[in-house]
Amino acid sequence: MDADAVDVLRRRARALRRAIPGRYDDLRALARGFQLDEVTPDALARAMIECSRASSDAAREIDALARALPSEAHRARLRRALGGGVETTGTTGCSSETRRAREVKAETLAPGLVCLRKFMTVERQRWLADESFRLGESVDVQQGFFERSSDGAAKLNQGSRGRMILTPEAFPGDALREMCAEAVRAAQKVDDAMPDMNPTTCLVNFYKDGAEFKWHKDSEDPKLVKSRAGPPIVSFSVGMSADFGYKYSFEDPTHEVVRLNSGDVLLFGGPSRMIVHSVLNVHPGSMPGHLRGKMLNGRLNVTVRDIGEGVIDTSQFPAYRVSYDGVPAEGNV
Ligand SMILES: O=C(O)CCC(=O)C(=O)O
Ligand SMILES: [Fe+2]
Repeated sequence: MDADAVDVLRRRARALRRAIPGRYDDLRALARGFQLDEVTPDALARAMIECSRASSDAAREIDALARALPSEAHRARLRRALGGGVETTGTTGCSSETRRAREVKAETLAPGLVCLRKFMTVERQRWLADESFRLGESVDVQQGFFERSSDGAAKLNQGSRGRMILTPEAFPGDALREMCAEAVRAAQKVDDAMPDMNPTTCLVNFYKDGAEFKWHKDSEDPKLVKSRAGPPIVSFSVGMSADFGYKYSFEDPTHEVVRLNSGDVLLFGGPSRMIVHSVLNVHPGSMPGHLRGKMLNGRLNVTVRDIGEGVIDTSQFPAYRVSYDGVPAEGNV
């Protein structure tokens, strides 16, 4: 490396130290460890994303750090974990999307089953990603996406998927409740069969590309299993696109598929509350530019639920176990 290049690196390192004074040493140690293959790309990416939230200067310097790693193989692994670089623009100011009217399209797929296309603005998608990863990215919080494997490395708590079970209050302010209420209102405009709901619970899933979710019903409340009037599950998707399969009985050999893209909201309630559903695949390469470097490369799904009088057994986390009147419900996944 020539003297000028070394000088540039030194200046950038100083700028990074100024931008994240409290975290610089940690981040540098992780970046070193990553280059020695002692730290996973996800662990470094998580720390970079967290530090880049500090300011646009921090985001710019961290992006430069990612590009400056000497080995192309390491740069490529880190890019994959980040879904691209760390975004340096758009952390402040108004995106073009908030200036122009958004085109939200409501698709009624069946009575009680509605997909609201591009319902979430870019800002809301980033907010949901930020808050979900703030809650879920540390390995050492019990209710996060990650757990430690026997060798001490972080891994998603459900294999290629990580899950958190939260209440809507875990998200700051009333934003999630408001988004939910707005989504229900929008769905009710196009579908008379869509009931009201009162958010009590959120299940947050993070999928790496290629991850799946097996066929299941969200059947926590035994009273609803036979009813055709249950409050909707309101499901927010952010990040990579996925194919969501659904059908009305486990025995049906055929199924329908709806592609869920970043910003879409799917509601299933009333006659469709008990659909049998599955995440069939998460499409590699479909990470939208506005989320690159804002969350780990993958797909985030937040289902907001109304589980009525159900009580969640938090000691079973990350398994989702709900009881009604002291009796554990069947078929929770
Ligand atoms: O990720 C999705 O779109 C669906 C998640 C789901 O089915 C669940 O959390 O029960
Ligand atoms: Fe589900």
